[in-house]
Order: sequence, then structure tokens, then C-alpha cells
Amino acid sequence: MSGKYLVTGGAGYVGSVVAQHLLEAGHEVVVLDNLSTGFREGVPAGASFIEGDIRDAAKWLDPSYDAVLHFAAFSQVGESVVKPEKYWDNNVGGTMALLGAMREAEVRKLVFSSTAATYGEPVSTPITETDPTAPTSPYGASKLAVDHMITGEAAAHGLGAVSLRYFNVAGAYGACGERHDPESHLIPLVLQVAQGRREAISVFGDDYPTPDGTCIRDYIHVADLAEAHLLALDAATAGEHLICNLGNGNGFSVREVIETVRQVTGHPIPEVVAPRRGGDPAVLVASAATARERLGWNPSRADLAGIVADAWEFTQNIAREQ
Ligand SMILES: NC(=O)c1ccc[n+]([C@@H]2O[C@H](COP(=O)([O-])OP(=O)(O)OC[C@H]3O[C@@H](n4cnc5c(N)ncnc54)[C@H](O)[C@@H]3O)[C@@H](O)[C@H]2O)c1
Ligand SMILES: O=c1ccn([C@@H]2O[C@H](COP(=O)(O)OP(=O)(O)O[C@H]3O[C@H](CO)[C@H](O)[C@H](O)[C@H]3O)[C@@H](O)[C@H]2O)c(=O)[nH]1
Repeated sequence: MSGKYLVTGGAGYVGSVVAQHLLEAGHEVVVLDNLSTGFREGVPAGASFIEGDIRDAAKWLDPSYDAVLHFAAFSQVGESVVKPEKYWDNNVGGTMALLGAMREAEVRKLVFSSTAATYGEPVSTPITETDPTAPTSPYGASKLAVDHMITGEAAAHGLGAVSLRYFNVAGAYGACGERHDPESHLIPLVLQVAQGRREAISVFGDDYPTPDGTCIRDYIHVADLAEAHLLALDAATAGEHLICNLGNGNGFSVREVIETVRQVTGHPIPEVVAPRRGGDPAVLVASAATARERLGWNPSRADLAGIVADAWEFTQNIAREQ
């Protein structure tokens, strides 16, 4: 059955890919985005667009919506350390206003973009949803606060909610891909080196307790991630807040990522070792058993070379358009 969905942050990377998947599944999509980090041209054709802030969501929400998919947030870990107030204001304050607007409009279903950053330094690998949450950045803390807020909203007011804790999102889906400005994520930065837009990639620390000394992450294709959102809409149950990790369960080191980019692009990628980046855990790998069991999620694009190849194609297309 087709539905009508409000996608906050749908002009950004992940939100635009999920909006595109919703449209392809025959749903009606309204994107609400203030374009603070997103791009008007990133909103998929076929979606309606409201340029506005989630704090004003009450202006637009009404009972005709079946659910909200909430991506709008600031998400730079490093920036959150130096400007924590910006993160509490937008991520927590903004979401509080959004939840109030949903209550008023009687929209009783939510899918929320949470993050691996809610766990902080893991106590064991792979990370499960019942592991301790001790975020090492205000960004992670703001997302954890929202998760707690949603738990209360479900218990007190019957919201049906799913928080999806993404690990490292990567890759692209057709015309939708990653174009943060400034870019801070590893794969798009290495691709910029391949394009000749940067001289070298900095490896943030090669003295971690990992086989090659560099940090290990669990990279998940954005299209696999998008599919989980559609399944989460079906799984959301009134009065329940379900939390699911989304990752492949495979870890790749920074050096393995760089080597994969060399192989996929055929370009040499000079690398320089730089100091560790504050707040980076050595290893972050997900157990996504809950998503598999509760959502019926079955990611099919775990191959790192395939993820990088899709991101490379998108990066080259953007460069041709500019
Ligand atoms: N990219 C990742 O690896 C990753 C990992 C874990 C979690 N997440 C979460 O996923 C979500 C999407 O991340 P992304 O990488 O697509 O980021 P993004 O910056 O590309 O997208 C965020 C979008 O939200 C919009 N926005 C921000 N504040 C807003 C507000 N107050 N009102 C309306 N619109 C607003 C921005 O303009 C942007 O279009 C975020 O919540 C982020 O915390 C991302
Ligand atoms: O120029 C760079 C950029 C990154 N890295 C390293 O590459 C790895 C991946 O870094 P990213 O910035 O691509 O991703 P993060 O793991 O820091 O962050 C991601 O996962 C986090 C969870 O911890 C949050 O969810 C966040 O939103 C999401 O982008 C890290 O070890 C980082 O130190 C480098 O060595 N050089």
C-alpha cells in the first residue's frame, strides 16, 4: 500500500537516497530541509520540497502523513567537539519540536537516523544494541539523547519508532550521493585524491592496536541502508521503540580502503601519516542481527570494491556537471 511520508533532511546524502527509494516503491514523498548542509538539486525528482526548518515542522505536518523519516541533523563529529551547543540546539532541540509537531498532527510513526557514535569506545566487537552507550563526542551524545527522547515518546504517547544506528555509510545510488562541503569522510576524500583535487590522503594515526595500525570501520552501502528504512516503516509498532544497528559486520582498515580506491580508480593515491583524530575508536564493527531478525533486512552490497566503485562513478559525474 502506498503512503505519504515526510523526509526531513531529504536534500542531504542519506535522506535523498531514501527519498528516491520511497518514490521508486510508489510512495508520496515530501522533503523538508533548510539546506544548511544539503543541496536543492539533491532532492529527487518526484518529491515535493519544502525549504524550512524542522523546528517549524508544525506548519506543514498534518494527519495526511503516514510517517516521518528523520535525517535532518548536524553530523560532523569534530565540529561537535568545538561547537557542542550547535549540536544540542539542532539535533536535540530540533527533534523535540518535530516530535511535538507529530503529536499535534497525530502522525504516529517515526524512523530516525541514529549512529554508531552513540556507543563510543566499544567494550566488545561486534557491537550489539544492548552494549553500553558512552559517546565520545557531543554529536554522539546528541543522537543518544534523541534516542532516549523517542523511547519516552513511544512509551508515553504511543509513537511507533525505529532508530537505525548507521555505521559508516558509503557509496551512491544513481544521481544521489555524498557531497558534504567541506568533506570529512574517508572514502569521498580518497576519491578526491584520485581525481587530482587533493595531493594526498592523511591517515589519521597508524599506531592503533589493529593489524596495520590504522582504524577499522564497517562500511555499508547507502542503498542497503535505504532498504532498511523501508522495512523499518513496516516494522514500526505503536508504543514500541526498536533500535537496530546497520552495518555489514566486516571491518576494513583505513589502509585497506585506500588500497581499494587505488584498485577501483587505477590512480596512485599518495598517503601521509598524520596524528590521530580526537574521539576516533580503533575498531567499530556492527552486529546487525537485530535488523536481520526484526526488519528482515538482508544487505546485498557488502563488497568494499563495489561500494567504492559506485561512489567513484557518482564523484566523476558531479565533476563533469561542474
Ligand atoms: N553519513 C554517515 O556516515 C552517517 C552515519 C551515521 C548517522 N548519520 C546520520 O544520518 C543523517 C543524514 O546524514 P547525511 O550524511 O545524509 O548528512 P547531510 O548533512 O548530507 O544531510 C543532513 C540534511 O539535513 C538538513 N538539515 C540539517 N538541520 C536541519 C534543520 N534544522 N531543519 C531542516 N533541515 C535540516 C541539511 O540541510 C541536510 O540536507 C544525519 O542525521 C546523520 O547524523 C550519518
Ligand atoms: O582524511 C581522513 C578521514 C578519515 N580518516 C579515518 O577514516 C576512518 C573513517 O572516518 P570517517 O570520517 O569517514 O567516518 P567516522 O568513522 O569518523 O564517522 C562515521 O561514523 C561515526 C560513528 O562513529 C558517525 O556515525 C559519523 O556520522 C560517521 O560519519 C576514521 O578512522 C578516520 O580517522 C582518515 O584517516 N583520514
